[in-house]
Amino acid sequence: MNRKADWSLFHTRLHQKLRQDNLLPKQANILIAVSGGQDSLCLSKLLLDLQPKWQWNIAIAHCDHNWSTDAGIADHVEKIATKWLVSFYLKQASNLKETEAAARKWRYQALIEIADTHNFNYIVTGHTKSDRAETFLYNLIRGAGADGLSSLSWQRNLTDNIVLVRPILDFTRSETLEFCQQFELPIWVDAVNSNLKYARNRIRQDLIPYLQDNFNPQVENALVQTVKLLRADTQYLEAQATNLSATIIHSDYRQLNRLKLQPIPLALQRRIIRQFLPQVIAKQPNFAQIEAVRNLINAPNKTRTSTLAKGIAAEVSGEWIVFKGMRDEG
Ligand SMILES: Nc1ncnc2c1ncn2[C@@H]1O[C@H](COP(=O)(O)OP(=O)(O)OP(=O)(O)O)[C@@H](O)[C@H]1O
Repeated sequence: MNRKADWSLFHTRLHQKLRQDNLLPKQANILIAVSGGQDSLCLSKLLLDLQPKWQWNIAIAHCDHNWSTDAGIADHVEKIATKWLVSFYLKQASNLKETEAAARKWRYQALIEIADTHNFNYIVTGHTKSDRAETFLYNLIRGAGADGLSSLSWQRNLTDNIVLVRPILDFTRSETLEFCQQFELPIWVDAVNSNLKYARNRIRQDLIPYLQDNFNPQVENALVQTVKLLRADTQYLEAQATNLSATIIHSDYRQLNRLKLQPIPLALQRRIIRQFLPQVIAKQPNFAQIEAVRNLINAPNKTRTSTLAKGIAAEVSGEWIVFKGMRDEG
């Protein structure tokens, strides 16, 4: 690959974004997750062209689900990496369930394993503004709260040592396509992406174009603007909830103080309960579980709910909501 390639407007935009937010520091060890599609190819070329300026150590990783629809992709990505003189790492799944959620979970595990083994501190993906808008709609339809709606951030920690970064989160999918065409990048057209059995694909191919045609041609930008507004609000509320939790959660982590919960706003009550419940039920609580506990805040003494999880109950005892049946209860 011609590493001295001229920068386009896309290169300059990304360079400025990275400089402004320090997303990928100079000399960082970066593993690019490449699916073979237009977004991750666009991302790879951009980062490789910017590499001399930033002195990064870059490699490419591909995760092969080993589904029949994936045949040929891994070879295709490997050939591109070889042509670009970039190290290539491959993980292959065996008997992976054919669902989006299972695939995503496995991919992140696989990428972390590669990064751990070869000392990469940064895993980067080609998520775009279009993904952000689609994720927003997907979560909205499923009834997510503000936190779920504002997911897909610029970066988040995957482990203590590995950060996930999404450097092209403000490029739209039409821009990544334009970039790939301009630089003649060999995009792999994944059959799975056009399978309307998957909700995400229906959102991408049916719902967003419908909204663009009938409501707002800039709907992706509008949705992402909402994501940004919600994100700032949720970060503030979450921090407030964490501060208040310290006085509401008993030091034995089995009781919540009702008297202190009563006067605070509903939004914070729900957040405090949501932050607390994973310690009781060992997983993220759903809306019904949070509400079951919240209903105890003003309930008569001895009121009890057993709907939290098998064998786990919460009961009002004076000023406390007491949780019973937890595994390591002494
Ligand atoms: N098979 C793969 N191998 C390596 N990287 C991949 C693979 N599939 C996806 N990725 C990475 O993830 C990015 C997003 O891909 P895609 O939108 O298909 O996944 P997703 O499941 O919606 O993502 P997310 O994990 O956040 O929900 C791609 O741009 C690429 O960087």
